[in-house]
Amino acid sequence: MEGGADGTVRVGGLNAKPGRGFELESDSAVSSPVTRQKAAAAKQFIENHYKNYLQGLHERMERRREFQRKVQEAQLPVEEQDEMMRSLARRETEYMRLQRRKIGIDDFELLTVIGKGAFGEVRLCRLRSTGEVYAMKKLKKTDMLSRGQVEHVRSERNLLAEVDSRCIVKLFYSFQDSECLYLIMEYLPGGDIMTLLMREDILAEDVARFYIAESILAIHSIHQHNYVHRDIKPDNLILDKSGHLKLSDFGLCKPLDDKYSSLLLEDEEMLSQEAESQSGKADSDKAPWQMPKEQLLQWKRNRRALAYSTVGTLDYMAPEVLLKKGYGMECDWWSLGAILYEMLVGYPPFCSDDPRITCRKIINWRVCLKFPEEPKISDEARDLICRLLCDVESRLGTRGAEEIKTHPWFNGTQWDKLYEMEAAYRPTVDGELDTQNFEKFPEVEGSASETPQVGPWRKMLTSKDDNFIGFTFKKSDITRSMENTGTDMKPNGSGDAPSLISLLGRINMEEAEGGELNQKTETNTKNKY
Ligand SMILES: Nc1ncnc2c1ncn2[C@@H]1O[C@H](COP(=O)(O)OP(=O)(O)OP(=O)(O)O)[C@@H](O)[C@H]1O
Repeated sequence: MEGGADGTVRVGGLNAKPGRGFELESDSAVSSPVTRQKAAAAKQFIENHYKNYLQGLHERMERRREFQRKVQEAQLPVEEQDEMMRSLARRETEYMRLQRRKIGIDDFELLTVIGKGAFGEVRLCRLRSTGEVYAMKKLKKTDMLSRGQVEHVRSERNLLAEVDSRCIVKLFYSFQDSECLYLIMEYLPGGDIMTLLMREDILAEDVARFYIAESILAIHSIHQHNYVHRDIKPDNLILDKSGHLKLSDFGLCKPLDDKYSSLLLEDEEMLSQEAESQSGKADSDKAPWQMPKEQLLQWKRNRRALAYSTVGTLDYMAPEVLLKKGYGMECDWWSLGAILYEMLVGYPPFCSDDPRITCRKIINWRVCLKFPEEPKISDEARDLICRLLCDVESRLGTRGAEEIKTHPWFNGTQWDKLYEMEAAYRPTVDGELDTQNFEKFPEVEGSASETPQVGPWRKMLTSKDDNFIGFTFKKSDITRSMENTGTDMKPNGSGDAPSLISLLGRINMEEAEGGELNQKTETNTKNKY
């Protein structure tokens, strides 16, 4: 460590200036990209550490003051008041101890598999220390590396850690061992919209409006953080226990799979010509309901398998994404248009049992987007679909989400109250471990107890891990603001003392692991590398 005349303190590749946090030295002074990455992660870590430390201190003092006030208001005997204050102090200490502890796969009991995706599985799990239930997404590092997904996984982790929105699935922890990356998210037991659509076939317009409206809020919230999802599809729209929708799976949105890329490349010239002449091939401009029944059934059968495969479905991808023409946030609004169509018609607008034909249809959307006689859909719904499934320049949403929200199909939608309202449909959920709204997956022998092959994960930093520097994250959302806990303190008909005791109990529970977040909860994040 060296000191400078301007008060700068140098540690490795970092400069700390009084009052300005750490800054990285110029690129030339820091040799390799890996070193720069490590230095950037160290900078982030140190800054977060001190930010969290000061915030934690402030919160603890606030909590103490508020608690003291309430204890005094309750007019309990002095000894009891003292004992309660001591109890709070003990729990604060215990909480801080838990916060310092690093978390890893061994801290979780692995339960039912609830989802499979292109890169790994999602399963229910329970944090051993608290019994809290979460969804754990496990991703194989080798798959990520071999398929060039490192940036994508990083952006998923960053987005989840950064965006604290009720429309986005919450991330509590992320960590890694030598083989896998793990995202520990809130468990949404209502199932995904793909499963709902497979069960229901079509939705009433009011029901579809509810899901589409909540999806708009979710997509808008990630756009506000400058993220493009690019792979919005019914599988990524998941319902919580009250039936409200949250968006998941960020950044892992696959780029066109190599297989499809080559298919597209083979046909690229032809595709462009087709797009220009606006005439599809005879077999590729058939609308879903014009396809032979067997072909449609085949599509349905493939749909779920496709969701679990490394290939994924193209049905909801915007033409500019498929053509790799350069795309922006508008591509997510196209996907939403395709989902709305599927909700009302029963199939995505360009579906086919052959992915090449799906590609063609999407690129030739001008001739291929058609509406059946049955089921009937309202003129407003049809208009909205057409204004989402169209050229970027004329697509609603290109100039902001407000354009979509003010479309006549949404007349009467109370955008500000959506998440407080009763949901369009309340899923059946019997208990916190209930997985009835998910597909059943056969348990692969030994996978539930799979543990890292070598040594404790925390100590390992193999050369491969350089690729995943900065992945580890812990959300410490301890402090529901006293405003919230204060509601518990109000006389509840059974006297004040029990409420005080329940507050103590609550602090204990919440602090043990950083209980459920809500909008008012102050959060802070800790990055470790
Ligand atoms: N937090 C969660 N709560 C409940 N279920 C979830 C959660 N996250 C994911 N799932 C389930 O797991 C499925 C697969 O998850 P996800 O799409 O994130 O995986 P993936 O490997 O990224 O898939 P892909 O990239 O192919 O879309 C989802 O469709 C959903 O059914």
